[in-house]
Amino acid sequence: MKAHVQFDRVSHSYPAESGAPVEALRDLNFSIEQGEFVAVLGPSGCGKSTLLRLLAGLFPATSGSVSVYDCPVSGPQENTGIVFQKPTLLPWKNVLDNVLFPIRYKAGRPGARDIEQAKSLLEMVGLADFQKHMPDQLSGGMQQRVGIARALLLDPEILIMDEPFSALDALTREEMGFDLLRIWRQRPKTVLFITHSIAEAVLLADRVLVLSERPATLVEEVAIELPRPRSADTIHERAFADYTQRLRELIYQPRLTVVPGGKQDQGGHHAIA
Ligand SMILES: Nc1ncnc2c1ncn2[C@@H]1O[C@H](COP(=O)(O)OP(=O)(O)OP(=O)(O)O)[C@@H](O)[C@H]1O
Repeated sequence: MKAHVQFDRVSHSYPAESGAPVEALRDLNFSIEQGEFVAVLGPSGCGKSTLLRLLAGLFPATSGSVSVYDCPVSGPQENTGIVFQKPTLLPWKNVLDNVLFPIRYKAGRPGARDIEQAKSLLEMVGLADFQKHMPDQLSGGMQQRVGIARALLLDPEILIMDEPFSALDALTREEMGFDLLRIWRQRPKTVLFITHSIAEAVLLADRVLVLSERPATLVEEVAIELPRPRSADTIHERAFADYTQRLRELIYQPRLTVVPGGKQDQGGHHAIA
């Protein structure tokens, strides 16, 4: 069976205004199956968002290929929805119109079916009574729910999420994680979820890709074989603690880096929750 998403020897460098280019990703190889929930965990600034932007088709990789069902990604695609760290809602549009934005952008005027779809998504994310509210009347968590509903409007096959809950307080963040699992059950998607939180990655994902410091290479892929549906009880299971410990070790292990002249140097630690 073809992988849904395939990264094949993907490297990416950004040109620098002066000096050497910034190498963000180096030789990344991994695939994601249809309907799989994959979390990406790595130190700050290692290249996680770069990886996401390549899958979103925002720019091409310097080398290697990113493909969806064997078709190279060559630009933004309708079959991919994105949820950003900040909800990026239009402040002058109400909640319903914000959810309908992708239709307005694509086709101009939403039809009755689009409006029904947007309303049903708002119901699913718990905002049925807030359709006419303006974004500044919503809490951060509610705004992020609008962002999720908007990302699902065109019924994408792939959902890319870039640290979507990192700006929220701890309680809301946990609640949003459980809500996301419920939404994912109701509308199964292939998910690529970027996070700094080990616990969040273990709770949500089928598999966690652990990246090294920049330039990001794949340190290890860890399959999370906790039964689903997962709930607050999952967090108290022994296996949950074992997975978080394992990932912590992978992230914090001192790395050996080859330095010019053949000497070896110990890598440092990184800030990760
Ligand atoms: N447009 C750009 N031009 C030049 N360098 C960039 C650009 N975007 C990102 N970078 C650099 O590439 C590296 C990887 O950035 P990226 O945003 O992918 O990391 P990240 O892991 O998502 O970071 P964080 O965890 O802080 O969100 C960083 O050193 C960053 O400064």
